[in-house]
Amino acid sequence: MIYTITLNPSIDYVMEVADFKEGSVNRADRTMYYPGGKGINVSRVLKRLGADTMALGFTAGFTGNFIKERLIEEQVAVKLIEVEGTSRINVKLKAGEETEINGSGPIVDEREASRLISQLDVLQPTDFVVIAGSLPGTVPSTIYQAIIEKCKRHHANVVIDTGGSLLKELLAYRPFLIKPNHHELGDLFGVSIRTKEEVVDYARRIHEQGVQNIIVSMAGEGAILYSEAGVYLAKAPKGDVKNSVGAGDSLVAGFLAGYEKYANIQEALRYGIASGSATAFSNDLCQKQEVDRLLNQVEIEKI
Ligand SMILES: Nc1ncnc2c1ncn2[C@@H]1O[C@H](COP(=O)(O)OP(=O)(O)O)[C@@H](O)[C@H]1O
Ligand SMILES: O=P(O)(O)OC[C@H]1O[C@](O)(COP(=O)(O)O)[C@@H](O)[C@@H]1O
Repeated sequence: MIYTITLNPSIDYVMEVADFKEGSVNRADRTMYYPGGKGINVSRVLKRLGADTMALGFTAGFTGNFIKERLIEEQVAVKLIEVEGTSRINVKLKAGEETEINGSGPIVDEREASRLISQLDVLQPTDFVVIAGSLPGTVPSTIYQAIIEKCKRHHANVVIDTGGSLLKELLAYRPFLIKPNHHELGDLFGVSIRTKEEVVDYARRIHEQGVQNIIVSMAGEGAILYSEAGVYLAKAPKGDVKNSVGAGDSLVAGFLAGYEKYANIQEALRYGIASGSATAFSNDLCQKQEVDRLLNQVEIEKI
């Protein structure tokens, strides 16, 4: 089973505005709502790819109800804990470039945080736990440590998809997988990363700290996987890009679904890249048919 934990789910409110003018009244040409947040995206894609998944996390208020309802409609298994306040609405403005404004999120108290950690008592050594996204402002960052310690006690595999200082603090737990993009990788070292050689060099340093697999995503350039089995460059397929929100989450989902299916890191990477790109070429997250269509367009080389 692949569990995902989204402490701060969202409604992703996508607004397409052809001719956006800052400081004026703008009218959207098209608006769309999706249940979002990194772990929730991972679970939605896993379900579409036919993998067993369960979404955990906190939801609140009318926005939380929307998130739950949509997940249930999509037959994604959920055990979301209801908390006080309102789940956030993250605005994704598509006006030529993509601009994102992510909200702060509801109030989570210690009792609710402990409830979530207790849900992990069922973990088995074959399970994966994807810990993804930012924390609601009211939650201490130590909750991630507590979650990882519980996973470790049950010998479950930990996947971390978050950025900033939080990611830096969590590397010491030697997770199974992290997936920074090349900007987030640079942030870990206080540098800007511009070349693939630099990606490999900084990924190696993280691998030396004990992280088993590091996938550094590079949007349309694909991704580099640094792992015990080798270092691989996967080139992304070309296509008509409609939406890059959730592309990173789809890469994580595809990689894990592929890893469970093929038990082979290179095939898992192929499945991950096809899933990330299929999302980039869709309005919402990818569907399996598009992922399957792109699989043989992913070029992988050992470097
Ligand atoms: N413009 C694009 N063309 C093709 N594939 C893309 C594009 N943008 C993203 N992807 C796919 O999605 C994956 C993750 O994208 P990226 O933008 O790096 O992640 P994040 O959303 O975490 O920043 C890439 O490795 C690639 O497979
Ligand atoms: O928790 P954070 O870091 O604010 O990110 C939340 C946002 O990230 C997303 O999960 C998309 O993430 P990616 O584009 O990195 O895959 C959105 O659905 C959501 O609005």
